[in-house]
Parts: sequence; C-alpha cells; structure tokens
Amino acid sequence: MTAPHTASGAVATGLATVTPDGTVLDTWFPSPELVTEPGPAGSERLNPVHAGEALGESVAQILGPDPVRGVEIVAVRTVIASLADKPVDAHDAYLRLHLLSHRLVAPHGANLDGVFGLLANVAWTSLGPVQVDRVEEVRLAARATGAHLAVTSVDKFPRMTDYVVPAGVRIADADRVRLGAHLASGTTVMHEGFVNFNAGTLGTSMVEGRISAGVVVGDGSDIGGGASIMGTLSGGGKQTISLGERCLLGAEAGIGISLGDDCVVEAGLYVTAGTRVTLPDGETVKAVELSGASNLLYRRNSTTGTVEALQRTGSWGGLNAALHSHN
Ligand SMILES: CC(C)(COP(=O)(O)OP(=O)(O)OC[C@H]1O[C@@H](n2cnc3c(N)ncnc32)[C@H](O)[C@@H]1OP(=O)(O)O)[C@@H](O)C(=O)NCCC(=O)NCCSC(=O)CCC(=O)O
Ligand SMILES: O=C(O)C1=N[C@H](C(=O)O)CCC1
Ligand SMILES: [Mg+2]
Repeated sequence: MTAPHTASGAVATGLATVTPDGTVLDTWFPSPELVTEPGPAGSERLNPVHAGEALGESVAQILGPDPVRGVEIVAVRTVIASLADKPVDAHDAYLRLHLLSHRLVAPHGANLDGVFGLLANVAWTSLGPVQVDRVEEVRLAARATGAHLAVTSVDKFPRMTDYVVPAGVRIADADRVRLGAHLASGTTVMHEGFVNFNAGTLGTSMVEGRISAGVVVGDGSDIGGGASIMGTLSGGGKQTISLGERCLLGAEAGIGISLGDDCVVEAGLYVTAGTRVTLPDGETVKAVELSGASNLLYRRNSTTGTVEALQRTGSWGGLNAALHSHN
C-alpha cells in the first residue's frame, strides 16, 4: 500500500552518474524516505566517508571516474522541501520517480511539472547510463575491455526494475515499465502491458494493456491485452483518466474517459470523450458525461453499430486469483 501522504517532503542519499560537463544522467536512491520537516530543497555532494555511512562501505569502490563511459559516479544527498513544489533539478526529479516506484507516494502525489526539461536523454546500456552522443566511443572503449555494450533504450526515463523492484509484483517484460510507475502489490504486468511514470495500480491488477502517464487503476481491475488508456501528455487528451475497482477493460478496447467501479468495456471498443453513447432509455449522451460512473457495460451493438452503455450488476468473473496470489 502507498503510505498515507502526510509528509511534506523527502530526503534520500543516492549515487548519480555525471558527465564532464555536469549533466546528470541518472541518480539511484536505494532507500528514499518521506519526511515532515526536510529542510531546504536541493542536492549536496557527499564525501566518501559520509557516502559510506549512508550507503554502505562498498560505495568507496563505486565512487569516482568510470573511464569506459567517460562519466563520474558521485554520492548525493537530495532534499525535497515540499512534494507540492516543482522539482528543482535532475536529482530531485529522480527522487520523485523513486518515491512513486517505492510506493511512498501514489500517482499525482508529487509535483512533476517540468520533469522532461530536467531529465537528460540517455542511452541506457548494459554498462549503465551513457551520453547519447558518446555511445560509439563508449562502445569501442567497452570492446577494448572485452565487454559488449548493449543499448536497451534511448530515453529520458530508465526502466523501473533497474532502480526499484517493488515487492509482490510480476513484470513479464521489464522494458515495459518506466521508473516512476506505481505498481501495487498483487499487480502483474504481462508482455503487452505498459506502465508509464506517475501512473499505475492501487491494488491487485492484471495489466495486459497500456497505462499512460497520470492514469490510475483501482484494485481488482483488469486491463486486457493491447488495451489503450488515453494520457494527457500528447495528442490532445485532456481528461486525466482513472479506473475504479473491479473494472474490465477488454482486449484491444480503449477509453478516453474515466470508469467508476464495476465497469466493463467490450473487447475492441474505443470509448473516446466525444463518443455518442445510447443509454437504456434511448437517450444519447457524450461519453464524457458518463465519466466516472459505476456499474456500466460499454459495448458496440454488433447489429446496429451504436455504442451503448448498459446498467450492469454482478461480476464479470473477476481476476483469476491463481495468477495473483503468489506474486
Ligand atoms: C462485452 C462483453 C463483456 C459481453 O460479455 P457477457 O459475457 O457479459 O455477455 P454475453 O453472454 O456474451 O452476451 C449477453 C447477451 O448480449 C449479446 N451481446 C453481447 N455482445 C453484444 C454486442 N456487442 N452487440 C449486441 N449484442 C451483444 C449476446 O449475444 C447475448 O445475447 P442473449 O442474451 O440474447 O444471448 C464481452 O463480449 C467482452 O468483450 N468481454 C471482454 C473480455 C476481454 O477482453 N478480457 C480481457 C482478456 S485479455 C486477453 O485474453 C489477452 C489477449 C491479448 O493479448 O490480446
Ligand atoms: O499472469 C500470467 O502469467 C498470465 N498469463 C496468461 C497467459 O500466460 O496466457 C495471460 C494472463 C496472465
Ligand atoms: Mg502466464
């Protein structure tokens, strides 16, 4: 469960990868903490003694230059004065992403305004983060040491599992979950599933579709294979979408509105905010007017082509307990 959000800020000690021009490629915070009186925001570099006290003796071997990647590993102590304030730098942004993936804050529990501007675009490699414009140099340097450099992605966000592995989850393909995702215990993310930062699940869920940035999925809900949940970062989506508890978003279905509890969307039906939906009494409304309503079945009438919302009761079968009880 995500901790009740009473703390105003956070403090953590971590290891950052820094380029010669001072660009922060990443910061790993193994044990971030929420605190009520964190002090002024910002990051300070720690000397090896203080770093060792906070992170363990082995840190001494980690700190310093990495000649193959042309970067330096430094220890930092980062303070977030208030999670309501915007992040001030890359260390701060990384700490917020860690807080989400450690389930210390729920999606929307920390201000992430401007995060794309603070994070460098990074080549994520088998040797750790590398400057994008130095990949070929680093590849050669790696070969000289007998290592093969594998580049798994070029992105501003690393995959979550390289920084945080929350308890009680299964993730079939680690590339599909970005750092900053919030996966509650009991969540399974199958290969087609995807979970963006500042988004995720609040309880047991089967995720075989895409949970876009900002989207929150309630306990007991199932996101079917290839399903789409619209985000707000690009493409004009304006609604921040949530699904309530015990919902079923069918395979290849999609929603641009929120669902309350106990809703079902038929496989293959995309309900956008403007979709005209016919109600049982024959009235037609825009789907956005139903946003957040519970106990509805959305389907496209396969005889008439009309999208319908039917009142529903009872269970669609619910999650398969056997798939979730041993996460
Ligand atoms: C829409 C529903 C929920 C309907 O199913 P139900 O079991 O509630 O109802 P049903 O028994 O099929 O149908 C009840 C009555 O409604 C009728 N009926 C059903 N759908 C209709 C439609 N679209 N238009 C007109 N009538 C329809 C039936 O003929 C039947 O009529 P009579 O009463 O006259 O007989 C289903 O079709 C559906 O889409 N389920 C989603 C399943 C899903 O996608 N799960 C995620 C799996 S993810 C996965 O497997 C991975 C796959 C992947 O990776 O791609
Ligand atoms: O959790 C799993 O594992 C799942 N496996 C199914 C499969 O292998 O087909 C699909 C749903 C989840
Ligand atoms: Mg399986």
